[in-house]
Amino acid sequence: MSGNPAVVMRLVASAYAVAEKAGAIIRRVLHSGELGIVEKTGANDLQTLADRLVQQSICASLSKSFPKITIIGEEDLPEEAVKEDLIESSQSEEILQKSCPLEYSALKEEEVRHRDFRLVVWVDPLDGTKEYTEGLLDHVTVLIGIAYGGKAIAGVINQPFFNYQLGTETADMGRTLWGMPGLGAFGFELQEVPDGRRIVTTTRSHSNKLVTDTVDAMEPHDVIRVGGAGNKIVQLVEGKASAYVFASLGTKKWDTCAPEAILHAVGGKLTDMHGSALRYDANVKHMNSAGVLATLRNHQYYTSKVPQSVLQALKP
Ligand SMILES: Nc1ncnc2c1ncn2[C@@H]1O[C@H](COP(=O)(O)O)[C@@H](O)[C@H]1OP(=O)(O)O
Ligand SMILES: [Mg+2]
Ligand SMILES: [Mg+2]
Ligand SMILES: [Mg+2]
Repeated sequence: MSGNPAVVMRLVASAYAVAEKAGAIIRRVLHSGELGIVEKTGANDLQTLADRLVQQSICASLSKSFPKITIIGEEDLPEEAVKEDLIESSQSEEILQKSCPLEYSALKEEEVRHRDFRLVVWVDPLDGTKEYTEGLLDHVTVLIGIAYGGKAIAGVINQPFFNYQLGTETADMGRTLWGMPGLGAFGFELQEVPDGRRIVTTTRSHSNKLVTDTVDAMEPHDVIRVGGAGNKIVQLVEGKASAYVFASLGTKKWDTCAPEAILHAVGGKLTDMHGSALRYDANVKHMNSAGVLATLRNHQYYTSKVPQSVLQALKP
């Protein structure tokens, strides 16, 4: 299979390699002590030097290898030449060796038949920026989601500070998870919350009354408040939480594309609060205005508990 891998597998293999580089950049900026924090819309909407460098690294690296692909990143950056040392050209050999799910094996870099049918890469260079600036390092992820025909078809998540409590910078610091519905999910061990227990994970820095009312309506046995959309999906697939509930606008397509692909790859589900699928076409509105509801199992239970008032307040 490695002789001539499908475009989408080469793209995922490149995304994996550049996500690992991204993790190294995020650690390096932290250790430099100069975070270069800028407020975007307010104190809970920040950008750091790491967000900027990583977005440059991911977007420039992928567009160098795949010049025709549409890449959409979170940060608005001035057009400028990207330093050579930010470019990653390698690909994950392990991913190149995998067989591409049949339905995606003929995808081209640029689909000419119909402009809605093209590959789109959604990039969140640093998810959990607020937490990064506060030293809550294990909340931070790098998210690279790949969409086709409006659906999330592959996702890569790097956790730059996985295992950081172990101490010094070692080869064990950080890890990368990836997945593709129809192929599987890799880089972690799938675990589930014990049957019958409802553990809800939700925002710690972007809460409001709709968010807390909805969490309460789920009748959880326990509630976890952590930063990052990527981080919360990792909790779902590692048996730390049963549902990610965020009944508010605030997350955008780059926050959910990669997480959704990995969650779907293991049989989970990510929708808005109405239970409707999110779309990831290149021209879609960025904001997830109707919130995010993600589960590994029993999605129906959680959608059925969303209060009517919340459904009315959150329109797609
Ligand atoms: N009100 C908001 N303003 C800006 N970003 C938000 C907002 N709400 C959510 N996000 C983004 O969605 C992620 C998940 O939300 P939360 O951490 O509150 O659960 C955040 O880490 C942030 O991504 P980012 O850190 O990439 O800007
Ligand atoms: Mg942000
Ligand atoms: Mg984000
Ligand atoms: Mg971000």
